[in-house]
Amino acid sequence: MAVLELKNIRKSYFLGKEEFPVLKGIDLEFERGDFVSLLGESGGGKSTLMNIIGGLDRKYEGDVIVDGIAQKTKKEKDMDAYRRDTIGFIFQSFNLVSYLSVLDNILISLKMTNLSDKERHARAIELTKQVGLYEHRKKNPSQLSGGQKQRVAIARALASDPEIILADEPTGALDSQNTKEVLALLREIAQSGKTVIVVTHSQEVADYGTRIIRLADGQITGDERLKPAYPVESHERVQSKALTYRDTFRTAFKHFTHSWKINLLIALGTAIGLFSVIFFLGLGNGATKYMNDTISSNVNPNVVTVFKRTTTDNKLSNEQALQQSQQELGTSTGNLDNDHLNKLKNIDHVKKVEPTYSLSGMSSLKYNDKTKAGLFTLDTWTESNINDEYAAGAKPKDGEIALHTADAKALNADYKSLVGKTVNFTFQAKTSNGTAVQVSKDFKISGILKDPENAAGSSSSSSVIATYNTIKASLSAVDADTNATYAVVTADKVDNVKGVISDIQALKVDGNKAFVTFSTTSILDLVTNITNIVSYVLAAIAGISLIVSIFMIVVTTYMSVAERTKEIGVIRALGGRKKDISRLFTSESLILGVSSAAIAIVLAYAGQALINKALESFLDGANIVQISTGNVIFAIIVAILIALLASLAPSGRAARLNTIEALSAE
Ligand SMILES: Nc1ncnc2c1ncn2[C@@H]1O[C@H](COP(=O)(O)OP(=O)(O)OP(=O)(O)O)[C@@H](O)[C@H]1O
Repeated sequence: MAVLELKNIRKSYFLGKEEFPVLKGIDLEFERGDFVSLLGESGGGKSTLMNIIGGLDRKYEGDVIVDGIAQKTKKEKDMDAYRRDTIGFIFQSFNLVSYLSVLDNILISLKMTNLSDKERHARAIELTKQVGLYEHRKKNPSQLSGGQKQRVAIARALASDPEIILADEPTGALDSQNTKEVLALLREIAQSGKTVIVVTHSQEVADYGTRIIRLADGQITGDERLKPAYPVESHERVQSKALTYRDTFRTAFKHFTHSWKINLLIALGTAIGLFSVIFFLGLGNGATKYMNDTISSNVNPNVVTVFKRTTTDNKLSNEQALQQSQQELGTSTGNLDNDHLNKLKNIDHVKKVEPTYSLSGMSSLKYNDKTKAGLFTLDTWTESNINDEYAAGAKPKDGEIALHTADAKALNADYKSLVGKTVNFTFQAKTSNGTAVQVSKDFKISGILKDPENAAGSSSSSSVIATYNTIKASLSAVDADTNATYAVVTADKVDNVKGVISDIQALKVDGNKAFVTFSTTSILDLVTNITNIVSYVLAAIAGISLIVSIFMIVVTTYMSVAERTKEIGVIRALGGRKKDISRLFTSESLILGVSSAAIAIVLAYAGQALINKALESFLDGANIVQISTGNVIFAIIVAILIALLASLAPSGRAARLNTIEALSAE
């Protein structure tokens, strides 16, 4: 059976409405092992016929029947498979891919076979030997002579072991010596059982074959057999398969690294926008953490101060109710009794409930002959005092008090020496029915607290700190009200503080909400929100430069498509699908996008190190830029998304290119 049959092939080109018939009813049959020359004058329609046979042109009338199957009935993807499987193209102008070596040019076709990487390599080496180019296998096309280039093209056409080799003027650009060598190779191919169809103007070339078909003015004018077709020995053929994404990606990577200098510059330009986004997000993280740490180092973030809610209006917000409670602070109605304290202890995630006294009033401290009198507050030492700093001594134990530096100085110039000494402290308390009573007692001084920096020199009231037990015992001794002024509740973890607060605010006694709270969490939240907003706004402004990045990738990919038009034609002619072409350019954009993300990440970390170092002493060693893994992942995802977006139009255009036009691109 004939390997290829042409039945009444007709083809016209149209210029506007005007029809130019090029093929006017071609009927031919081709045998295996035949070396057929299609001889004719220029413009006779030889190339048009070759494109039809090769499956590059499907707009014709009549039938091309290959191995008994009419090509017209096939879908586009089957035509791609047909070109991979059955056809090997050899062009007059070689159409080698300039940035690939001899071996890699041959491998383009081998990538569309189901051979393993190792087998492909071995076959490519074998083919270089067959066409006499083994020594030149690592050269690029620009380092080869015309004859050598054509031999590479022959090896590439043979790589996927096709049944039919279509050679369009294969010797047109060669001198007579190279012509002979190429023709000898083509004859060997025919002798191996393949059908070789060569288009030529030259009688000398035609005489080399086994059969000459003359074509003039779109019609067969002669069909002459010079020799019988070569005998065909069956052999196991290489199986073809579609390009895998992995192989397409590798090709894209090769092209990217081929012009790495220019691509690096483009990636650098694209990276600027991404860098700014990562950097500002990192700055946001650092600033938030810095402010939170600064606030938390002055106050214990795990604690919540709880007051009795004195209003019976359940609708008032915590803040409104807090104002009212504070007005009744220290009165018997505002104090917390044991029932209240027990309720607080039963809340989930509450580690500790410390009943607290805060008694304000005219008081006096006496040491030897020195007295410090005035408005004093007697406060209870609680978990909220753990960050207090002492100039001398330590926090008070039961029976002891701690003084502030200013008060201690009033008693003794050498105030630190007061630690361990006994002073008399007289202060005011109230009985449960509101009558004032005076407490006067001796206490040992446990330590001298540093005065808060901002209060230095200010006329803030004096304060004394003692344990709850110390104050309670003093109050009991004079029958004063011993209910706590308020309570300090400590949560087990910072993360649970919010939950504890809402549980406390919701607790009811006799149908009324029983507590109001005050905590630093709300301040921390506010600070975090503000710094987050600022950093997001800055990152969004930086994000505008990403639009520039998108345009850079679009332009680069379009340039790459223009530069590689011929390569697109070659891949399509060898059986590459439209989607392989589009993947090729999408991959290249992706490589560019990911490279720029990598550059941006390196720059951002370098910027982070630089800025943190520069501001180290100013910020007490805190790192103001803190890029998180999340920021980095975000940048990589953004880079991938912009690369995909930017590659849409150019890769789509590349995939839609007409193969015949792409092959004839200059
Ligand atoms: N895309 C096209 N649009 C319009 N006319 C075309 C197109 N391609 C080819 N032709 C015309 O069809 C005719 C046949 O062209 P074809 O390239 O098949 O001839 P050929 O025999 O291969 O010539 P040559 O030996 O010079 O390559 C020519 O007149 C050419 O101008």
